[in-house]
Amino acid sequence: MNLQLALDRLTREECIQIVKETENEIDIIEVGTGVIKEYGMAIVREMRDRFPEKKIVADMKTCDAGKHEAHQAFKAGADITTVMAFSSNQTIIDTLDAAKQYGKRVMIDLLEVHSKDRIKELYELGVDLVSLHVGKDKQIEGNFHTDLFSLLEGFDFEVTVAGGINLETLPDIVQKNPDTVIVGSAITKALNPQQVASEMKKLIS
Ligand SMILES: O=C(CO)[C@H](O)[C@H](O)COP(=O)(O)O
Repeated sequence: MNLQLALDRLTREECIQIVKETENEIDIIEVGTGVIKEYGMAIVREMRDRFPEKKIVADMKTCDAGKHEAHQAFKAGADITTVMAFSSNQTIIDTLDAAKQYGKRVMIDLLEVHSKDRIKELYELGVDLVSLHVGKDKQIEGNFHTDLFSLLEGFDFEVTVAGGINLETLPDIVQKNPDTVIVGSAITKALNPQQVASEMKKLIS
């Protein structure tokens, strides 16, 4: 099980500093949507250059112009780009095609998707990597809960999970055996990010 560190609502300097501190504990660096909006693709290129050994996710949250945005992410050095599950099928197809060209991957963000019919469609379109995700704003009602795994029952996806995951909620999530656990605030806002990342890594290993 991988630990993916999500860099959200941080300055460029903070992103670099937190990754340096947690480098030995994390498997994947996620450059957050807001960080990309602030700094553009340059921040993805910079993380690629500074951390050449790490897998990088550009959390583009693409919902249209899929081909263009996927090319942007992959050209900047991302290994994975994110696309919203509610996007048109053409957007999904175009981003999957772009990923194939670069030998990279697309992660479909299932934020606010609750229908198994849509999951089936995505599967049939060739999607193989999805993210069960409770958004930042929705977390006011509760963080990621393991009930969400039922949406994917019967399908063979690589699964990531995200949404306010912390040291208290992680043990139950680990029982469900996702491929990757995405953690943002619980690490980036901690007094000691390295210590929290290290405890999390132990729990998932
Ligand atoms: O994609 C995101 C927000 O849309 C975040 O990266 C993801 O939810 C993880 O961050 P946190 O642990 O703070 O919720």
